Amino acid sequence: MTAVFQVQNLNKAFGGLAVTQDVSITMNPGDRVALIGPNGAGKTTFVNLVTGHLEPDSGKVLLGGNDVTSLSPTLRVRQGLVRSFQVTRLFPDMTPEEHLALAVMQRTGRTGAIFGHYQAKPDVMAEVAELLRTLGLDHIATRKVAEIAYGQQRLLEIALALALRPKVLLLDEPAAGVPQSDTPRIEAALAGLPADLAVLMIEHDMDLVFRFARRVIVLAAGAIIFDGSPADVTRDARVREAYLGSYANDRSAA
Ligand SMILES: Nc1ncnc2c1ncn2[C@@H]1O[C@H](COP(=O)(O)OP(=O)(O)OP(=O)(O)O)[C@@H](O)[C@H]1O
Repeated sequence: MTAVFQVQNLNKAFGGLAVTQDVSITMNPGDRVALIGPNGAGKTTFVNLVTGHLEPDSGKVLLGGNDVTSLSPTLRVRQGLVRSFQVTRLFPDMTPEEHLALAVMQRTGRTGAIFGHYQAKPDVMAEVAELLRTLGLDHIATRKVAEIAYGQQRLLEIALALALRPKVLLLDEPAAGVPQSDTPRIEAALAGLPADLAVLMIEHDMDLVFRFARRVIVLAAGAIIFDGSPADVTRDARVREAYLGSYANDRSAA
């Protein structure tokens, strides 16, 4: 199988501070990977390097075997590398349905069409309905974003990313800021993501990480210190020392 996503020996330093150190990751279609690590480990920098928002000092990013290291963020999105949107980029007066219709029309090159007429386009509406269903947002499709719960706004971010038909989806802390009572909805939505999509999720909520991920990568001081199964990560001495100490002990005791 050709890897859908490869990062090869990526390096980045800010001044004298090496923030990404020889990071290599390979992902296949359908992978569910969590990237974890302490604050300041370099997770956000890594995502910015991968999406093209930052330029690496050395190393490569490949999508489906093609080197995209010198491509702009927009061209990488077109090749299937999509990062979830941020709540701060949603329009409070627009509905989830309108957001998604706009995203689908953008992807299919129909931004020239009058946006108000999207409801007349059955193919757009069918795709929007499917996305709303996948993320469990169908019941609030026509409410204004400002009126829906924060957890639902976060699900809309993921729906918007899916509207771009990614092959690789980068999720940046999908449960951050979501009340504990709503995290099952996020979990259910993540469980319903397309089976062949490769998903890399950055997340601090370890319960979510262990329910979602089939592979965990731990970053500490810019370098990968662990890449393996969720079962092994809590047993790894370096990971315990760098990050998971008390959580790992709790899990072993449970
Ligand atoms: N533009 C920049 N210029 C200088 N230093 C930076 C820059 N961006 C990040 N850093 C530094 O790089 C290191 C890694 O930061 P980064 O935000 O990537 O970590 P993180 O793992 O995402 O942390 P968190 O979990 O807190 O979001 C930190 O020491 C940070 O201060």
